[in-house]
Amino acid sequence: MQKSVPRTLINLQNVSKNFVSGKVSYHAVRNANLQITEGDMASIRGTSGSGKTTLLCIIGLLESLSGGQYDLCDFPTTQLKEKQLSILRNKNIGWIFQNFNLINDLTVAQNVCAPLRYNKSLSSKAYTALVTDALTEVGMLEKANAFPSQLSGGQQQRVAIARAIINKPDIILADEPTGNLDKENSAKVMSLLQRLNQSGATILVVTHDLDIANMFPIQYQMDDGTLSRLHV
Ligand SMILES: Nc1ncnc2c1ncn2[C@@H]1O[C@H](COP(=O)(O)OP(=O)(O)OP(=O)(O)O)[C@@H](O)[C@H]1O
Repeated sequence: MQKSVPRTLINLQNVSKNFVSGKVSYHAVRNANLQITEGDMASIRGTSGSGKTTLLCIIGLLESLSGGQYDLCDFPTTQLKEKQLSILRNKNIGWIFQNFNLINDLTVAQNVCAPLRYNKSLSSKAYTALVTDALTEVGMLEKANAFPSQLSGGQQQRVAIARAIINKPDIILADEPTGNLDKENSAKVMSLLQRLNQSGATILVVTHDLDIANMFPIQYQMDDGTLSRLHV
């Protein structure tokens, strides 16, 4: 039987981003080319200000691009309207941030189910099952009714990962996911990401931490807005 070709989920062709402030224009991303296929696990390293977050925000549809072409899951994003972009963003992308971005006055379970709010067709039983599965996956079910302030940083990041995976998105994007964690919790988050990747998740992480970046089978470097692949 013929093996199916993995789908290209992220396809950037000559993507650039200029920030314009008055008469000054700053090229944060210069002609970036990047193809990420289903099941990839990739890191992008780079010094502070090299353009990593800007690039990740373009990929996550949080930032528009100034030039080039970006197809996400075969959708030509530059041709889509804001409403279509927000559906694509919600359905296809799970985000993990350095500072967790949990809402302090919601419980763990309420935070985790936030991405489900657009899915009106879910029964309450299915809703509860998804929250339970996501929290079980990251080992945080017993804290379902706790508030973020009652959790350690490592636990908060695991809750944020549960929120990122609850919709079963095609891609998980993480911006410095271990940036606020000690060595032990960083290792836990990395092994959780590796386990998710082994069960099929496609993961793209930006980090300035070389020890973390080196753990990925696919590695890129950002240098003053220019993206290049490292052959490891
Ligand atoms: N909204 C904005 N307006 C103007 N310039 C911006 C804006 N966002 C980012 N920049 C500039 O673009 C460049 C790249 O920023 P970016 O945040 O992508 O870098 P980074 O590699 O993620 O850095 P860090 O690791 O410090 O977060 C920086 O020089 C930054 O000042």
